[in-house]
Amino acid sequence: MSARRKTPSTPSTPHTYTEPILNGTPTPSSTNMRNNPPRTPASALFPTRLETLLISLYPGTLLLGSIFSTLSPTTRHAPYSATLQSHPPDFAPSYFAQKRNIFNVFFVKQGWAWTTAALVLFLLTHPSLGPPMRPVLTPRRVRAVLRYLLVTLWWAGVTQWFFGAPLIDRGFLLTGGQCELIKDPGAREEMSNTREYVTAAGCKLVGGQWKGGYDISGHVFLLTLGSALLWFEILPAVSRAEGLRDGRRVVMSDGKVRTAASEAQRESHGVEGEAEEGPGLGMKVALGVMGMMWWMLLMTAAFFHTWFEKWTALVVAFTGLWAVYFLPRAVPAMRAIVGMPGV
Ligand SMILES: CCCCCCCCCCCCCCCC(=O)SCCNC(=O)CCNC(=O)[C@H](O)C(C)(C)COP(=O)(O)O
Ligand SMILES: Nc1ncnc2c1ncn2[C@@H]1O[C@H](COP(=O)(O)O)[C@@H](OP(=O)(O)O)[C@H]1O
Repeated sequence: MSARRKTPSTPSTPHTYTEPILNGTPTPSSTNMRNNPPRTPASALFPTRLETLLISLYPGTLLLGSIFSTLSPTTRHAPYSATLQSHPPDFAPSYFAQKRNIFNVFFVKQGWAWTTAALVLFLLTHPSLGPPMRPVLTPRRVRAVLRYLLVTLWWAGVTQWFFGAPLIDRGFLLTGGQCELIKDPGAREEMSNTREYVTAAGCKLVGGQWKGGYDISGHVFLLTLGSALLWFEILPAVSRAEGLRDGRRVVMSDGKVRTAASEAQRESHGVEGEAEEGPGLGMKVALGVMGMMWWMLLMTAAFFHTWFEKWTALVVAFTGLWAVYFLPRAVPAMRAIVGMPGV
């Protein structure tokens, strides 16, 4: 994926948007076919080298945070509360180890709103998706919104609501956790009622302690899901601007494996126009949001939750991302609906 290639010098018409034909007759360039010999259909499901590098940033960050918390004497010696899933506030070894730190309250706790805003701005401003700053519904924008909505469903199901309690809370209850009402003596006497508080949010609202179960990290889940969604959406634009080859493979309806580039007919102005115009506001904001998310992921890795709770959250986030960003590469019918970024 990372092999650099001089972009072909096609005549360009600045700000003229032409939608490529999706699933139409492929027009593979001879260069692409030479550089990317067809492989087995399964190879369409593998990430490219650049994607592998990006994906490995996530386990790498969790590892870095764990190494830091093990090596730092202040963090290692600070008491840890499994119920709070953090160091008690009086013993927090850093500003970022406090739940009430401003980045947690205004950024992570509203993390899906930030992801949504960054994506919408990117979709509205980047010339590869449609006429910049004009709310025209081009097929590329519509498909990007569809992918976003699918990932949003996954975020909502895991953290907010899944026909009742969200999946994280259901997992917690299934593994023996419950809401212990410690602050209200009257309610404590009726412990059978405590089972009624089946969500972490509801439990905390009535002054209870959400205790005893296996609680995957909502922060690791959200920060991974949100930032990787933004990565996958903007990556084709970044690699085009950098003149990188698109090594993604797709299975065509006849079962043959081709490069994603062969499925996309480039927009008339796309390649050179984007490179000349630079990243643009939407991409800069998305990169800023992703940078913040990376930092907060590192802080969560260093100061919160157990090792296992963080790694499972990573797996749950990537399960949803894989279904939306990788599975369609091997399933033409799915790709015809949700498409692929940049195609
Ligand atoms: C031409 C361009 C067209 C663009 C069209 C755009 C279409 C947009 C569709 C709109 C869909 C609406 C979805 C809105 C989603 C939100 O933004 S919801 C509000 C924000 N809420 C959050 O961000 C909450 C995030 N927080 C959490 O998930 C949890 O708090 C946590 C971080 C997981 C942690 O949980 P705790 O247990 O509290 O620690
Ligand atoms: N990077 C971070 N900064 C501050 N607080 C964090 C954090 N990561 C996790 N937490 C806090 O740790 C608890 C468990 O988080 P999660 O399960 O979402 O990963 C949550 O506490 P509260 O629920 O009391 O706010 C959350 O706010």
